[in-house]
Amino acid sequence: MTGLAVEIRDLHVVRGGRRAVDGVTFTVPTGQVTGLLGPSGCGKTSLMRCIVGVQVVEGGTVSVGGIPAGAAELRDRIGYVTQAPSVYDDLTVEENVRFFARVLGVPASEVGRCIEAVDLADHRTQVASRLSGGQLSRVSLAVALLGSPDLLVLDEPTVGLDPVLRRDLWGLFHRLADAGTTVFVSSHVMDEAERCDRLLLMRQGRLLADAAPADLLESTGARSVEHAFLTIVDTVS
Ligand SMILES: Nc1ncnc2c1ncn2[C@@H]1O[C@H](COP(=O)(O)OP(=O)(O)OP(=O)(O)O)[C@@H](O)[C@H]1O
Repeated sequence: MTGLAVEIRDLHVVRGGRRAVDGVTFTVPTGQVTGLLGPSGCGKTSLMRCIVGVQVVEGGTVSVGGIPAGAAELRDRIGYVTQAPSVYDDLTVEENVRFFARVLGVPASEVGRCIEAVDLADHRTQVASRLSGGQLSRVSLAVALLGSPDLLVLDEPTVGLDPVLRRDLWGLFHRLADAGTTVFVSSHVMDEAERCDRLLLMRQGRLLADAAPADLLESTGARSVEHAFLTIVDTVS
């Protein structure tokens, strides 16, 4: 794994007549877990869609590993997990992952590793329609891990998970980052922020902060990232 850095310059996205992303500039380094945090509707998904190249961009540039986002050569180097799990209801966990492995041309020997990585080995033979929401999103994550992508873009992967699973998944994100993968994770839960190496705080389509969690706390004098967020909002408004 080599990791793919993301570079975004003055990005503008309009969705449904609204400025979903409003002049955002930042980079996502390789080998780290970068968190994109902000309230519901602030533009996180729109921004992630730009990185994977499925969003019409109004202005600005997005490059991944120095290549314009959306280029065909990036396709099998990026794993993307959306908020809506893309899983076949009538197939088991293993059948789902096996199916996508075939589609992606990934060896079948990878299937078990990816299922284990998301802690679903005990549910391997369970039909997807009988899985919980959190389990379903982990099947999508297992699919995204197939082929060991250099960049993982994960849109709120821990929604609905219990604290133990959340902790385990964050552990997995860090192990992947340590192995060189660029991990870009969104969340609207501020207490997850402290688990990131680096934080991007977003509100109403704009970037409010780009810093390591400890630096953010120090510069705002806040006790938690949630307080830091509120402090910054009060300062800019
Ligand atoms: N399919 C769509 N059509 C039109 N407008 C949309 C669409 N999806 C999102 N928007 C608008 O774009 C803006 C940003 O939404 P986006 O989904 O990027 O936010 P988000 O931070 O990911 O929210 P959440 O945490 O709730 O998923 C919102 O104002 C939303 O109303």
